[in-house]
Amino acid sequence: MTTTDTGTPAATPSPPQTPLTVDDIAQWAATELEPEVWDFVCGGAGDESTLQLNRTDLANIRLVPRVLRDVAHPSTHTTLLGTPAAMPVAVAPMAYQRLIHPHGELAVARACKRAGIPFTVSALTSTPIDQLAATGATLWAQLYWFTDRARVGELLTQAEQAGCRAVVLSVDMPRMGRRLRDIRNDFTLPAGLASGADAAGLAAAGTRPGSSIARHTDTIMDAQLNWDDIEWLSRQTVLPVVLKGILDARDAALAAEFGVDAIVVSNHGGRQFDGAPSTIGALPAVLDAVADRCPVLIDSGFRSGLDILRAMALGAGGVLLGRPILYGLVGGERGVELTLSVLREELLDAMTHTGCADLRAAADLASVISEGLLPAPAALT
Ligand SMILES: Cc1cc2nc3c(=O)[nH]c(=O)nc-3n(C[C@H](O)[C@H](O)[C@H](O)COP(=O)(O)O)c2cc1C
Ligand SMILES: CC(C)CC(=O)C(=O)O
Repeated sequence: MTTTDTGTPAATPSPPQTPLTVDDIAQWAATELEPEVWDFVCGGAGDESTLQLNRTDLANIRLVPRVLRDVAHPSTHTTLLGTPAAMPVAVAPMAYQRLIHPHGELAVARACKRAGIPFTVSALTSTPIDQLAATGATLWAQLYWFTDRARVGELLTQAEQAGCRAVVLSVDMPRMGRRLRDIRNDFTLPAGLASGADAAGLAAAGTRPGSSIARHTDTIMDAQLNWDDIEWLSRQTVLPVVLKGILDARDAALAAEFGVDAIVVSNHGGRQFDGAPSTIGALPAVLDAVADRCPVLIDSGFRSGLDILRAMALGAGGVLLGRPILYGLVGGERGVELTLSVLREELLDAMTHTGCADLRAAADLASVISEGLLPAPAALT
């Protein structure tokens, strides 16, 4: 790891051979990162059953190819929260990206700008949002419901001043998930990633066994967050409000009734509640409940262009990418570009073979859960 580096390109590693898949990039990242940083990034909560289920449920979805549909020039372009995007993907909010590479969020934002996709800036970014805005990337700003409400207000002001196109409130962090790897590793963030009160809090939390990042996180999150606060938030900002971390169809229906501008079906990549369903499993009921009242995005477990097409076929409006971006980030901006180009190539391949000249056609694909070769449930066709 090169966290003390001042940012010269020479410090940025290159993959041993050209990676063909996100899994190849992940293997490379595993060799480059310190073991406890790797564990923090790739790990999940509890026995990691939700983390694994995200993957197996995606892999179990078959897409039935359509033929004779002129796929000579497939287009992956779409619109995400009202902004044109070159692919139906955005980068998910992820904290403290300078943990992975000295250029951190800046490298990711630049890669997003080049790839033409939005970047969601974490409420716990290790790079100030105005610096990220200077890259020209489309930015969405993520919020956590901090007990220090003034900080939420500051984040909103900064987001608006930085030209962000949306605020994404993550609603699945009443406390940090029990991430056993971090607890066993006595995981502590290196100094210099956080600023202000956060830096002080992290330093104070870092002196005892267990996960100091979890200890600190639990002191700053307000578990009293409820629907009244969503109304407050909508009144505080002119930006579209997105709720991230919805899994239950009833919550999705409530979100639509409250007039939120989009939801993200997410289990936080299996990092919060181990025991939650996979997001791809939760998606059909959520879509039914929302009934087109707002876009429904999804994340957690997406590792290939085929996975992205699976979500689009089931009716998602787009996919947020988490860990694949951080795996690429070990190689700085170029590494993130590599991840995005692998995913784009795979998406084009999957679209071509399934007869999708564009993403509207993807929504018409028949999807089948392959296990046991049962007929597709009505909700999935
Ligand atoms: C290292 C790491 C840090 C994360 N930090 C945040 C965060 O600050 N805010 C947030 O809402 N979600 C955070 N997430 C969750 C992601 O936004 C996203 O929901 C999840 O990573 C998607 O799953 P995937 O990694 O399998 O793609 C983080 C995830 C990782 C791996
Ligand atoms: C520091 C954490 C709160 C960031 C996060 O959301 C995560 O690690 O999943």
